[in-house]
Amino acid sequence: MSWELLLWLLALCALLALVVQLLRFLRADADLTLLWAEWQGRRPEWELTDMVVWVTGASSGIGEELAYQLSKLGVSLVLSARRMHELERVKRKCLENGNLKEKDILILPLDLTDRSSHEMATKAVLQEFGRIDILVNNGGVSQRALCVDTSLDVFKELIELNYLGTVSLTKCVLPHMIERKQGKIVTVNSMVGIIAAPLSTGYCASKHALRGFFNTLRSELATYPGITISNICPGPVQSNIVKNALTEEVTKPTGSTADQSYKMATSRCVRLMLVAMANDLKEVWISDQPFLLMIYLWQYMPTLAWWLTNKAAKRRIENFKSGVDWVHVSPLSKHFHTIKRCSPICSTGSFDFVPEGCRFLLF
Ligand SMILES: NC(=O)c1ccc[n+]([C@@H]2O[C@H](COP(=O)([O-])OP(=O)(O)OC[C@H]3O[C@@H](n4cnc5c(N)ncnc54)[C@H](O)[C@@H]3O)[C@@H](O)[C@H]2O)c1
Repeated sequence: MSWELLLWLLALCALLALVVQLLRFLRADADLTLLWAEWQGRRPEWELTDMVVWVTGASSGIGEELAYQLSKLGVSLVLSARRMHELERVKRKCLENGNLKEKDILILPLDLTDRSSHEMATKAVLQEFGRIDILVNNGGVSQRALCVDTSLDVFKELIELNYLGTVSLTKCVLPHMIERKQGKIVTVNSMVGIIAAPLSTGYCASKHALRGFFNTLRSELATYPGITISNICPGPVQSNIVKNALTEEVTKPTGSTADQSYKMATSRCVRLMLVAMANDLKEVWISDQPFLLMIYLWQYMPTLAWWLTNKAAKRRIENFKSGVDWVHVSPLSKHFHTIKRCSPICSTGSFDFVPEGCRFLLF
């Protein structure tokens, strides 16, 4: 074979690898570090078994699914939220479908805004299980309202619940982790803890505040390498978040029955969260496209990100005023769904379609 032909073949391979990489990225549903950890890193099944895990906001959505997936790993579970009967329902399902016994699950009603109760709640967990290995700060509410129409009470509520409630509980658990020199503090932040999202000024602010808090706390804990802090930043995920979102007034419900089909499945988001926990990743982005791409743009090409955000914001506010909850009508989003359907080589984060010898091309 002549040198020229060999060079052409190599160039073709490189081009093919590039196209595969691009397709793969366009259908990626998490940042590349997390996908790598899912592929090559530590498995939740090896790392999280036997741990004592405290999940807030466990009565619905992401927290509920987390309880189900954790119960299959054989952890000891503490389920917290405000509604006792909902927690009982989640516990029953964990016992039916998981590997846990009655004694492995503690139901602990908790209101994140009632900060004076957090110390007692922490003592109750320690009394029951003797330790807390993982605290998952998941409980929270979102917002759907224009800033100009929103009462200051709504901003106060979002900060009290999403930010101060989470900080308060973390501060109660932290001395115990410091004493043991180990533990994981996992916080369900959001992609809007990084980027801007219209109609959610108060929610975005609370999540940005959490990101600043936990990044700084991590630096303060540098002398305790056994204590890890993970910020989980999901994009849209199927849950009750929009239904429960605050509006212009604290007492006014959204009344939204928004279409959730364009959002990421809760089970996939939670699986990736478990991978992040097992691998002690500092910050992870979990989202379908085009939202994942937006986070990358915000991080690496902010000028372009601002231009796109402003264009999308106009459309989103128009949609909101006509009673439609955002992006599933966006042409860009539809485009990405088409790419996803048409790229089997990059299927579901696995490499089933790629011959063993060619896998090096993908990373
Ligand atoms: N679903 C999404 O699209 C999405 C995206 C990014 C981030 N998140 C974050 O994920 C977390 C979970 O939300 P979700 O999507 O499962 O929504 P959800 O509404 O289904 O669940 C929220 C949970 O928080 C609990 N909660 C609310 N107020 C509370 C309080 N005062 N005290 C204690 N618990 C309280 C609720 O009872 C519920 O269990 C939130 O922090 C949210 O900000 C969600």
